[in-house]
Amino acid sequence: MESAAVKSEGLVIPLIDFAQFLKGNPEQRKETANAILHGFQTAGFIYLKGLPITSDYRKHVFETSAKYFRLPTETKMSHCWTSPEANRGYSAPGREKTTTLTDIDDVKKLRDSAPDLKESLEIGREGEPNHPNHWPEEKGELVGFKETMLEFHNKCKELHIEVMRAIAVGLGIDETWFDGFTDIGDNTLRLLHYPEVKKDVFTINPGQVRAGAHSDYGSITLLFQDSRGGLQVKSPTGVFVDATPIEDTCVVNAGDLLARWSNDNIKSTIHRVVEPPSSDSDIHPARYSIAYFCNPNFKSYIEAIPGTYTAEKDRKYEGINSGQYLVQRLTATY
Ligand SMILES: O=C(O)CCC(=O)C(=O)O
Ligand SMILES: [Fe+2]
Repeated sequence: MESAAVKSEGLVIPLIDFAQFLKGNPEQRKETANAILHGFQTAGFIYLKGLPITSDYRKHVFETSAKYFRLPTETKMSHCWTSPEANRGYSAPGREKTTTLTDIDDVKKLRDSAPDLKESLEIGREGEPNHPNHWPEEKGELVGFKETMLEFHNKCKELHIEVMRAIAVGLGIDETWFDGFTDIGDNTLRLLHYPEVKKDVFTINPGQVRAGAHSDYGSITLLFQDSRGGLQVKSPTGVFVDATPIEDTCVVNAGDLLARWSNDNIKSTIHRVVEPPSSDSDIHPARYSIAYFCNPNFKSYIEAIPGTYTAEKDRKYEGINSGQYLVQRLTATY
């Protein structure tokens, strides 16, 4: 039931049939949960297939995203990203620099020399009274945009709940242990567009990438990519390895807060987006992806999950508030 989606340089990313967890018998559920946890403990990344998201539905969401990015720049700038606390709205190319650096001045220098070649729209939990979403006006091609994205947000929220249940089963704690951390859905749906780009952009500036090397911040990220390629994951030998797109799968990676929460039992692995494997033309076509960044409820206090340490002295980290942690991390990259 399990095979490797990626196997290179000591990095093995398993491809796991999630239907075996969602609909399987108790043994299949346990076996699948173990494979998921093992993937997060070793690679920090897994590929899931057998998801309750059909291929037609996924195509519809990607098409709706592409329509959004076709809007004129001024229109997109009218609902732009404003603050780490809100973390909602449009970011133009060059706005965010994903990086492993945390010093604000260092990030600025890097952004100026090699800005990320991407634009994005962040959609947070709808109905958060202090931070309304920044929706584009619904007219022309964009009629139905909000409904599509909110429905997708919700489906991904359910998937987050189920993946965390699988992790709980893998860890041998109560299956519902994380439910009180995932029920609010303080998650961010990020539509990403990497515009087409001339190949020589990457040769003229060897530091140029589509999205810089970074780890994600929250619990897990559900990443839906198109068929272009370019996503790479850092292997134990330090080499970036292609995480090649596989149709109808979702790449799931653990974030820094889950690594911390699990007392480093689970890994949050560095990844980036570079130019896709070579094609004949001198232009790399556009790439679209959709990342759903999951977080424990912003109000929750995050301290080592039971079973991830034996004695008190083995706890590596202080407890921390989930929402504050995220704001701290976002402040460094925008
Ligand atoms: O576009 C992708 O495939 C990856 C994006 C990503 O890693 C991120 O936005 O955190
Ligand atoms: Fe990422």
